[in-house]
Amino acid sequence: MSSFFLISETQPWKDLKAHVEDIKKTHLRDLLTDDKRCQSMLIEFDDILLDYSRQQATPETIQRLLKLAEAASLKENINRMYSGEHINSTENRSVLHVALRASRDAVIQSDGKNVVPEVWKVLDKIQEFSERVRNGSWVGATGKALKDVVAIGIGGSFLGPLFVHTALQTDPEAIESARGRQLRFLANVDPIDVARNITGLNPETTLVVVVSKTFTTAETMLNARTLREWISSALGPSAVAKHMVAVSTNLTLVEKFGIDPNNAFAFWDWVGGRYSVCSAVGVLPLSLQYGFSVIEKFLNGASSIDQHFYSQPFESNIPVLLGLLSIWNVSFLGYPARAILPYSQALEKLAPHIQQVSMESNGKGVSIDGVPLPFEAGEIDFGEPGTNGQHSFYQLIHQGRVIPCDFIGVVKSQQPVFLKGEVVSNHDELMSNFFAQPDALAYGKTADQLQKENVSPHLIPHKTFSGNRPSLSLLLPSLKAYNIGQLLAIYEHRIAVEGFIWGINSFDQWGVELGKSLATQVRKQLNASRTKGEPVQGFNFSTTTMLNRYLQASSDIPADLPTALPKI
Ligand SMILES: O=P(O)(O)OC[C@H]1O[C@](O)(CO)[C@@H](O)[C@@H]1O
Repeated sequence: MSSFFLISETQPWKDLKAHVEDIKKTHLRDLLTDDKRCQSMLIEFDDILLDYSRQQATPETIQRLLKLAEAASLKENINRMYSGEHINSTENRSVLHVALRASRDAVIQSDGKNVVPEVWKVLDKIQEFSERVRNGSWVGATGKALKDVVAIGIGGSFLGPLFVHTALQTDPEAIESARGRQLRFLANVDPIDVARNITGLNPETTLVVVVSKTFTTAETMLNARTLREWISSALGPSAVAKHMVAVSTNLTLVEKFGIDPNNAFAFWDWVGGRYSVCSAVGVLPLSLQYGFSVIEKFLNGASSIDQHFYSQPFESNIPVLLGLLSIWNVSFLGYPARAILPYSQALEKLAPHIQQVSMESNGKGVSIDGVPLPFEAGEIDFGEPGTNGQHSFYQLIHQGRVIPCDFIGVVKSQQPVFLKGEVVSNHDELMSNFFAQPDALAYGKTADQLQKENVSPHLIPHKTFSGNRPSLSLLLPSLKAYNIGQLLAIYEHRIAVEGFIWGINSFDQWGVELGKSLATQVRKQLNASRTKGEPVQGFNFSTTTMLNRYLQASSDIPADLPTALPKI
């Protein structure tokens, strides 16, 4: 035993390793004949139904996973998170995104202080400000109402809000409250993203929200300076005060940038970037677009799952079970990826958001104590809405690699369509696929079945499906703001569970730093070469060659060009 705790050295981990062989002997097709087993794998909470009977698992597997949770002190870790302990030890911070959606009277402590009143102070400020903008009492520099919003931010300051916005865009209540308004997101430092986002917008009627936890992120700050230029070149520098606001933990830098601190919306160190959608990061732009009352419902949905996660026994705790099953798939069955497959176009940005939440949180190589992990942590997340994915990468999922799938379905469509004379409604058509795919993956199709169908012998190997491919299904009652909040929190907590079991710090992201600092070196070189003709130096042969090619091929662009903004 090493002096540091490693979950892989515990008896429950070894017992699960030993259990793999038993499970591999059993095909899902057989497991699915046991109704009692299947019944025990159905969990219902707050109108959400989880069915994990198509996992390569038996009740015995679940018992062993629960023992693993005990060995990893999962309950204690959840309690430590909710009680504001500095579980993000490498940054010496609490992890309290649950406080962002707690009710006004809740008490959640960080460093001996109840943070809930501060949270509500900012929420109240957002409500007040967004109402003034929406009802036209806050106007732009030329006296016009601000009907369009561009939110500038990247990573956690972008993906979560984009996910929620995309999901709400087709919800009838949200549509009604967003009438006449637009919300756009500028994330990439690529000037093409600037062009796309300002096209068709008038600075006179646009509000820019700069969203950055640190207010130092290179991409966001350059984009913020670009849109500041867009506003001031059209309306004069004083217009910035009326047309730019900020969301940040760093209010000093906000002020330095030229944004009135009264128009800054704070959040706190104890909110990780990728867990910040329920802070002003998401709540401000989304309230500007949809009104605070809609977004409050989204927060309530997340809060409902927070309470479930905190208090429900693990056997019927949705995020805990999902996290444990992921551990089973990744660390024991050896399936490193997970496909997120929502059968709802409104959820098209769920997978990109969860990609960051999961891969930035759990893509780690050392334990929380800094000990190299003797197993791989993290999982590779990707996904697309069904049925689009079916016509793209499902081939690999059915007959190539085994990729555990999350199927997410919705009972009531946001936008139902019924056509007279069609066998089913359009949503039923979509959902037919949602119900069919998990069984296709689980059962497969045998050579025997194909022979009985008189398939030519040479095609039988090509048409055979091995089956035994795990998935789980989550059925949501509808896709209102509340349900979107529930879904978000389920994934956030599931990912935390995985990190707690693997014994890693899911709340830091040192892996993004190296690339950032090398980019700084390149930026300096590009400037020195373009402005002073300095030769490329200090890079390896490959980078030097590429940089020289880039500089030579673009040498017709003078270094001291006047300010130019996109023209499309
Ligand atoms: O909100 P900020 O400070 O601009 O950071 C943006 C993103 O950059 C990262 O630090 C690294 O990609 C993310 O964790 C974060 O969400």
